Amino acid sequence: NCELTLPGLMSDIVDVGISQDGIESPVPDKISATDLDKVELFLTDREVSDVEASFSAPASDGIRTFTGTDSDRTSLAGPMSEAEMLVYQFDQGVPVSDVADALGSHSSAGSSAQAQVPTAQLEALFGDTIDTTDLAQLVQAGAISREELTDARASIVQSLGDTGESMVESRAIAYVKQAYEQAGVDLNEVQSAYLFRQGAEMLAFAFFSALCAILAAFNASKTSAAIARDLRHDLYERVLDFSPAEMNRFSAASLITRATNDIQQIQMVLVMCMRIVLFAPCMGIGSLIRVLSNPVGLEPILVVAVAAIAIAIGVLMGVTMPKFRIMQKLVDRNNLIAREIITGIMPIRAFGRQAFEQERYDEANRALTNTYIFTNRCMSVLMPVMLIVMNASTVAIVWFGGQGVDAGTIMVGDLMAYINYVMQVIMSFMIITMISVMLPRADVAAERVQEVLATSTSIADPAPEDRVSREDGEGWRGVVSYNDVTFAYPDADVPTLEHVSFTAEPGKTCAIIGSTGCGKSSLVQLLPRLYDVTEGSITLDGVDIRDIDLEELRRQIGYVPQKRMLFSGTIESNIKYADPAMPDADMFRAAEIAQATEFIDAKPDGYQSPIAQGGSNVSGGQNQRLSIARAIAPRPHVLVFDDSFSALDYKTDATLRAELARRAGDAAVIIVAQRIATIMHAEQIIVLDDGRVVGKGTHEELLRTCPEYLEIAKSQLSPEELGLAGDAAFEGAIPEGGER
Ligand SMILES: Nc1ncnc2c1ncn2[C@@H]1O[C@H](COP(=O)(O)OP(=O)(O)OP(=O)(O)O)[C@@H](O)[C@H]1O
Repeated sequence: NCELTLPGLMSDIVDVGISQDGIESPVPDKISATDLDKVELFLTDREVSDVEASFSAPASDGIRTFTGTDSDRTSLAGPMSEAEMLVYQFDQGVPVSDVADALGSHSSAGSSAQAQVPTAQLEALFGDTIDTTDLAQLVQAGAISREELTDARASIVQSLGDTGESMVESRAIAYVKQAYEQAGVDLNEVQSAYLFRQGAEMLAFAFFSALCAILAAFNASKTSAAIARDLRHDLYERVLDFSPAEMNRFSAASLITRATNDIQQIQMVLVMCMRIVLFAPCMGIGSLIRVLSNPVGLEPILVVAVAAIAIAIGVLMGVTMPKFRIMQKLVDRNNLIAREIITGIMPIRAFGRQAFEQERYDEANRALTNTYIFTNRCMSVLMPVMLIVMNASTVAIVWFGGQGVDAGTIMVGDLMAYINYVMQVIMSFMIITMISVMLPRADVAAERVQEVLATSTSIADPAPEDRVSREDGEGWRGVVSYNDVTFAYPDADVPTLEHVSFTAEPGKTCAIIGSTGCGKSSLVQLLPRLYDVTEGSITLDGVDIRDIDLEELRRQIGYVPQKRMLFSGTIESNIKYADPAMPDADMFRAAEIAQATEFIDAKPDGYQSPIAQGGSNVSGGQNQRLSIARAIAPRPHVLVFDDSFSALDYKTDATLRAELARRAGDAAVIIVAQRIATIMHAEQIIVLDDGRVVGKGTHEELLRTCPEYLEIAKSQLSPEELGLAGDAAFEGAIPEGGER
């Protein structure tokens, strides 16, 4: 409302402050008694008594002061301005014939014939023209009655037609100016006082509206930032629950784009909405009401301008909307390729594929850039079109409005205010439509974020009624049983594992071996429920793992994944990852079992040595040992090592396993390995081939019963090492001399 008031105030400053020398009302504050008497000549008896009641008695210098209220001033303004116009006119002298006509035209409408004053008689008395003093004499002499004069006033005003109001006002003000001079009022002071008052009011409104704008901006930024923060929080909360299936579905790059770029789009549009979209319609409607409430006959210009903008924006939206929709997908692709190149920088260099990768990224980058450039070019066309429409409307308003000013139907200040209001209407319309061009992109972003938020993980906690908890009661022992487990990856046509059954017992080691890609990792991933079995079941101490609370289940399992992953922090924070509050003794014990103490102690900061993101500042073997220590530290009942000894030398591998057997003896240990030497002493070895169990038993048993195992064994160890030297049944069956 402040903003909308400003053009009105500016119009007042021009019309009243400058054109009318700051004289606001035709009812003067001070007037000489003589001048007021002249005005009263043209007032009805009632109006005269109202005027008399509102002005003080003449002072010693003959000046009368307005003592009435604001409402008196308002009710007197109409009749007094008409009377003042006539006095002003008569003060200049009016041709006798005109006076006779005015009085005559009126008397024919019903007054007494005797009251008519012949022109000749008047000319004889006053010459060619009559002024106010002459008129007063005529009234005093009874030649003209006051009633005739007031009736004449009405018919004169009526005859002025459309231009009447502004003409009456300007003449009345001119008269009041004269009267002020007569009364000795300093006109400069009146004008300055008015200008200062209006100026101060304008300043106050401008200041208040600036304050509101600042507050609105502050509030909008704060609210939208808070909404974005909450969205990011919810998104990450959701993603942390995701199983690998959901992670694969979205891809890490896309999830990062969704959490950053997409949410940023939403935040940006929210700020716009709160600051502009809500504000623009109010301004637009407010300005429209002011334009329509003070029609000056220029409204068709507004209609044409708005229609032109609507057409321009309609065309633009049609062209850019589809591009905005694909923009986010291109951002995703860009991030995906960039991420792949950055994480794979080593092999890229090693294979000298920089040029190829550069080209691959450039291609994605070009596609995104071209879309940006296209949409931005389209949007940049909008601005000049808007400016042309706005300027053309201004020219049209000034052109046609100027004619109105010339004809006296429009005041200059009003025209200026009108231009301002029309600009506001056009601007509001423009802003709303421009925002609506941005909305599709934010809409796509919101959809993408919503897609993540609406995706619930396929690995869910059991229903409360099915839940089995033993942590606080008898405790878990760690007997793991796979019962006829079949598993297929989501969207895969054939199962990766089929009918797998075995049991791993506490205090014993169960090893899983098989060729590459036979499903070993898939098998152990089912235990901490990274995926759920497709058929069959896995039990822990006889309880289906799907009936155990996920957190409780995972607390019982120390899992060392095949893909090494340390977190940025220190060695201590990584080993204590499961429970930062665990005693140091547990950390030392875990590090000792994992054969990590030697290299940790060699570091100047020991356990406080920093670990870079992903463990990139430690060697592969050190990384693996820390990952093993991390799994052992919370003393789980089941330990799962997925190919976790591959980066260790034979000696460390053997010591580690011996230590594990000695000090973590009560846990069930499941080891996935490629090396026979790592697992040959296990109590039970499961041989997998193409997702099926093809052998189960000890090393010795399998050598005799399982050709697949024998093949792997012979490919890695010599018959002597395998204890088969001289065993005719095996010699020659399979080529000798496995590599180590
Ligand atoms: N996320 C996945 N989605 C679909 N198929 C997968 C997925 N991960 C693995 N596979 C497929 O499942 C099969 C078994 O993979 P798995 O990683 O379990 O083998 P592995 O025996 O552990 O191999 P390696 O010894 O080389 O680690 C492979 O053929 C692989 O292509």
